[in-house]
Amino acid sequence: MISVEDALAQVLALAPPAQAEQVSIDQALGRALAEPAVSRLTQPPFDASAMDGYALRMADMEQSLTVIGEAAAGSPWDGQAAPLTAVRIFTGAPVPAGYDGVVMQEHVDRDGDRIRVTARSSGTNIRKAGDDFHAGDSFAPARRLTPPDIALLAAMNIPTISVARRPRVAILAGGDELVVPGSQPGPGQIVSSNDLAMAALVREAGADPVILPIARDTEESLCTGFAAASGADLLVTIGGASVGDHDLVGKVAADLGLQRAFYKIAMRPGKPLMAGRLGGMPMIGLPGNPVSAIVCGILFVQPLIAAMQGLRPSHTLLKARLAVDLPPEGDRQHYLRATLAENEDLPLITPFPSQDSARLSLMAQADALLIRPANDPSRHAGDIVSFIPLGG
Ligand SMILES: Nc1nc2c(c(=O)[nH]1)N[C@H]1C(S)=C(S)[C@@H](COP(=O)(O)OP(=O)(O)OC[C@H]3O[C@@H](n4cnc5c(N)ncnc54)[C@H](O)[C@@H]3O)O[C@H]1N2
Ligand code: MOO
Repeated sequence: MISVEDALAQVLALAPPAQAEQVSIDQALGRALAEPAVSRLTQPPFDASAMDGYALRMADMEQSLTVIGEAAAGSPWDGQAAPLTAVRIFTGAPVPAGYDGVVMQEHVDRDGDRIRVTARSSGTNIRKAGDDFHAGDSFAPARRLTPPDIALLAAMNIPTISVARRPRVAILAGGDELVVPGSQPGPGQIVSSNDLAMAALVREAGADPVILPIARDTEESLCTGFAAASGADLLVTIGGASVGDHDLVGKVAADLGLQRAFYKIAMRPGKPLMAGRLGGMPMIGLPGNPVSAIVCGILFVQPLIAAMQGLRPSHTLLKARLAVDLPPEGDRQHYLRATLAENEDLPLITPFPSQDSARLSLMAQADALLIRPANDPSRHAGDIVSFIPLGG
């Protein structure tokens, strides 16, 4: 058994370089930039008023002033500034040259074309040209693009960008007991949920899942499933990873030429995880227990998909205070399903009393995966522990 850390490093080493494609920015949400975007213009392009009010010379603030023009967003005033004058101005309008301040209209008394400032604002209420960004500035967030990123790209006048192609991920669940959701399970059968869970995790990570037909517990059926994955960028199998007579994924993959990176890790749940490269395509073999599959999906499949898009794969690790005492850990790093509650300083974390890796209902209720290192000694209520937040 290798450590979770080593296993993750080996999984990430399987990532092929990202391939770039051009997309329009209205299609760019959640994509990873393949190269920095370079601003085509400066923002604001001119000194702009931040308020509806009057542009004036700050030195004239105490005087009675004559309003000699009007500037609105999109309609600059192109007259000449002079002492003891002001220009009616609206938010977003260019501040005419020669004026160095804007007073908001609530702080001005106006009588005909005469105004007097009644209250000083702090600051000038002018947004200087280039305050936000300059032409030539490059933008390269090391994460998937967010709605504000799309806005920034639009403001930089970049209509199309180069992004990493979304990896296509083939998902192959296997087991004689499995039927698809919506069908009636016969004796000894259950509904397959792992492939759907994995497809959702894959999509969440920015890739396109392809759920293959469920394989049966025969070498032939698994071979057919593996063949159907050809052309994908990544194959994720689920189930059949353990040591039972019907756990054939490792054997079939080896027969097909899997260059195995590892099999079995010191992790709970998820011990029978395997990974390697099959004819140039990375493959991850997940254990079949539903919670094990999901936890391994979060810890290994999603980071691999990030790496395949050229992103730095990292989980958010946060701190919490234990709500209960916990016994010593065994020789595997344990990811306990837990709930979080608000608390004075750090959140309070409570692992479910049952950590059975078949209990999807608890996995779905969990707010966090509480991490306990292998061979962690007893912990007590109030101790500080690390966790990975889930959902939301
Ligand atoms: N003798 C040993 N037995 C087991 C060991 C071990 O070390 N020695 N490890 C256990 C652990 S830990 C895990 S995890 C499981 C992993 O087994 P497999 O990867 O071979 O998974 P299966 O046997 O195919 O299935 C396990 C369990 O999960 C259910 N399952 C499978 N696929 C799906 C699916 N697509 N949707 C919903 N549920 C699924 C399946 O019905 C089984 O109940 O092995 C332990 N055994
Ligand atoms: O690893 Mo198994 O995943 O402990 O249930």
